[in-house]
Amino acid sequence: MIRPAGPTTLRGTGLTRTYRTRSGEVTAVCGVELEVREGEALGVVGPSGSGKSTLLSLLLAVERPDRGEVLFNGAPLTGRQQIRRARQAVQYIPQDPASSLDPRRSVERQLREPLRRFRVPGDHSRLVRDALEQVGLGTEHLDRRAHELSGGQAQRVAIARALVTRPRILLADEAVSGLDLPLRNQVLDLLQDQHVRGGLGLLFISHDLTAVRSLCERALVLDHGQVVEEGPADRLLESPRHPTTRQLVDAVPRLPA
Ligand SMILES: Nc1ncnc2c1ncn2[C@@H]1O[C@H](COP(=O)(O)OP(=O)(O)OP(=O)(O)O)[C@@H](O)[C@H]1O
Repeated sequence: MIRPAGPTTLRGTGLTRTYRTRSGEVTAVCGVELEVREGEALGVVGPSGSGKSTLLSLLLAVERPDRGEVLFNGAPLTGRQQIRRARQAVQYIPQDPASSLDPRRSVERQLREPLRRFRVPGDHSRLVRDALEQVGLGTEHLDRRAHELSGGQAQRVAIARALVTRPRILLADEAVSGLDLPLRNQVLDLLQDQHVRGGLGLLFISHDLTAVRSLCERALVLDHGQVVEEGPADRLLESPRHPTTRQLVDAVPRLPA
């Protein structure tokens, strides 16, 4: 990959996306401004239906905005070549990553696939082994198929698949929701390690404000497609200003004293 002179950036400006439904129109995302940079971690929180997944689809160029644009390293994210370049540098961990694995294919084949698709130069066997090691799995897992992995191992393989092309920015959609506490903490530690030691940029989408705080320096709160509050993640959790942020904070489970 030809590296840009500065840090890799992904920016959304004035992003708006409206869906037509049988009962009318739904503006899922409305005028959203955000930027994710290599080395920085940005959290996006919001209640169900607030537009988080739609925002992600726009940033990944899976969907096109009705208004506004996505800029990858300052250039509009349109056209096949630019999208291909962005997809290698900006990878994605889907909601429920474990079930996104192909049950018929070995771990090795699943990790090689993005390398082939994005025509990543270099020794693919080595890149695959490195990615597995980054998520704390040994080469004995290479021949296994998804059904031969534990839930936690499958989750790690899905994250390794996102890391194998050596992205500079990772977009994670509810990557720890639905996980039991030890596994949730393991995945958060893994992402934090990639962020802090590897300088990976993160866009971490979650309704779990404590997870956001543990990973992200900054966060923004979405409600009905709009950014209603943004700032340092600590500040949002400790002194929320907008009623939606307050509701999200009140929903954080508290440990008994
Ligand atoms: N393809 C679509 N067609 C019609 N409406 C849609 C479509 N995708 C999303 N929406 C609507 O847009 C709004 C935002 O949805 P979105 O999935 O982006 O929210 P979300 O914050 O990710 O929700 P959740 O946390 O429940 O996953 C919702 O009202 C949803 O019903």
